Amino acid sequence: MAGVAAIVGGGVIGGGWAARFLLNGWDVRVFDPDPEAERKIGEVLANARRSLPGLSDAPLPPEGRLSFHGRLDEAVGGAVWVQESVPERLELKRKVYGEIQAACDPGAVIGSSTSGFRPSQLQQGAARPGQIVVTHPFNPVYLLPLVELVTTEANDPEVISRAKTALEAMGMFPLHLRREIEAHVADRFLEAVWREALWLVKDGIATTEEVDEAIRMGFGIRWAQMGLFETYRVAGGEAGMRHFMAQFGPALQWPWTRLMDVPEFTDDLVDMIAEQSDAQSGAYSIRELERIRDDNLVGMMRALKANDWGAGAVLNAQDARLKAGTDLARRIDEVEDLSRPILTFAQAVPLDWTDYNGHMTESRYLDAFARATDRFMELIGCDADYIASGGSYFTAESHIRHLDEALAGDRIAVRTQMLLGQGKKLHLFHRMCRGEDLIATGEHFLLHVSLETRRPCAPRAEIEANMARIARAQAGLGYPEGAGASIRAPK
Ligand SMILES: NC(=O)C1=CN([C@@H]2O[C@H](COP(=O)(O)OP(=O)(O)OC[C@H]3O[C@@H](n4cnc5c(N)ncnc54)[C@H](O)[C@@H]3O)[C@@H](O)[C@H]2O)C=CC1
Ligand SMILES: C[N+](C)(C)CC(=O)CC(=O)[O-]
Repeated sequence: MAGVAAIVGGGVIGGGWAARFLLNGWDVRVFDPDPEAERKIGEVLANARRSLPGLSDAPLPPEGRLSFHGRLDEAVGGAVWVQESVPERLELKRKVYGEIQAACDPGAVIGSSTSGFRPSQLQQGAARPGQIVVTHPFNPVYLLPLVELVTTEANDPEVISRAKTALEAMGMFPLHLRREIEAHVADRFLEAVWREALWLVKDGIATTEEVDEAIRMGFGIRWAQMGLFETYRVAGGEAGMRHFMAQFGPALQWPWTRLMDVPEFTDDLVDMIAEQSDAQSGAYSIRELERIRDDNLVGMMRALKANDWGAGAVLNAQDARLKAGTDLARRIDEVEDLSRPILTFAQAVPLDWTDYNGHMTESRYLDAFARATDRFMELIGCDADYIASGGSYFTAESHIRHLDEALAGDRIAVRTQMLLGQGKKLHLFHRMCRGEDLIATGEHFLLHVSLETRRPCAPRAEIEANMARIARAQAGLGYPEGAGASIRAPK
């Protein structure tokens, strides 16, 4: 459901939103009076391009167009979504809504990134309060799925439903709060943890680095996959949640936390924290830290995808939506033109497919070609049901040629020509392209086998028939350059 999104305020969060919309096919118009906004968003976008597209095992839609506007009305006019991410000051936000509503479409969704204001506070005094909702994202907005969607009675259910649909279509997870509250849900935890951490540093119990180790070596990883309650349920052992509460409930009354007691931000405290933070992380620039963060997040989220769990399940649901909208066929009858090499693989290069040379590592070429082969097998009828019934293909020989590099985020596609498909023999030639550029070829010889005897045997008649159909259709393609080659001795 991509359209035009206007980004009002293009700082840390507005820049992240711009990347999320753009990479999901929306045209994005930015309004931000900061003369540096274009440079900053360009840098955020470069990081997003190398990390987001490869999170998906299906191709994202083509990137939208990005434009910068010197006037707010120019940016928001005709937009179907306006995302406000100006600094966290209520009067400023209300003034900006006045300007937005004077120029935007009355049907557009106006989402606010506010970390703490309730939507009713933002709607107060607005020309059309029902148009404004809170859509509170998490940094980096282009990678993390959570968006807290906070609404009021003034919001039409149709506006809420449109907001949810648009966010989901961009791979996000809108958590619609039951009712409004300052700082929504997630930031209430973050504030408590932040307050506690400040005391620990101020009182000399731990340095900024030690606080971070206490999180990232333990419960931080645990929270990323099960959250709080499910984690504690497991921690209760076989007796579960009730036992956990009986055992650790009393500790809540003990002085384990400073809660609302906030340390005063004296110059000494600010200096101490800033100096410790410099010593801990000052060797890296912010952009370098962002890339380290993104690499780690992508690795963790792809692991969650493999388990179809938590944030990984959200990503898999988006992949399924994306795949439904692509021209990757699952059945031979769905292939648009059988006489041309068949599209068998399409996605962007994930960050964790790259290596110390800064490009897609060699084992991933085989991975991509193997997936293309799997898709081809499915097309001729060797699908999961067929394999469960005892027949499949084993690869007997492979030859990969690397012709050019692919970098993280590059969109690659594999098209497959069948060189031979007869009896138990299947000989495939895959071409991998980035756009129009041929970057690798993969040639594979497979044998149909019985999974019971583990010996070669003829496939079922329908597979033979499908292979014959492709052989007839592709007869005019000719023998591809590079096929049947071996590694030549250097001249
Ligand atoms: N930084 C964070 O971790 C998160 C921030 N938020 C929320 O996002 C909002 C923005 O925060 P950040 O991006 O961190 O701030 P920021 O300071 O990085 O960016 C704010 C941007 O707004 C621009 N701006 C100021 N007045 C403007 C106006 N009248 N019209 C258009 N643009 C204007 C500034 O030039 C600046 O580029 C806040 O409401 C904040 O609570 C939400 C989630 C996380
Ligand atoms: C610090 N913060 C309150 C602005 C944080 C957020 O609102 C969400 C986040 O990304 O942590």
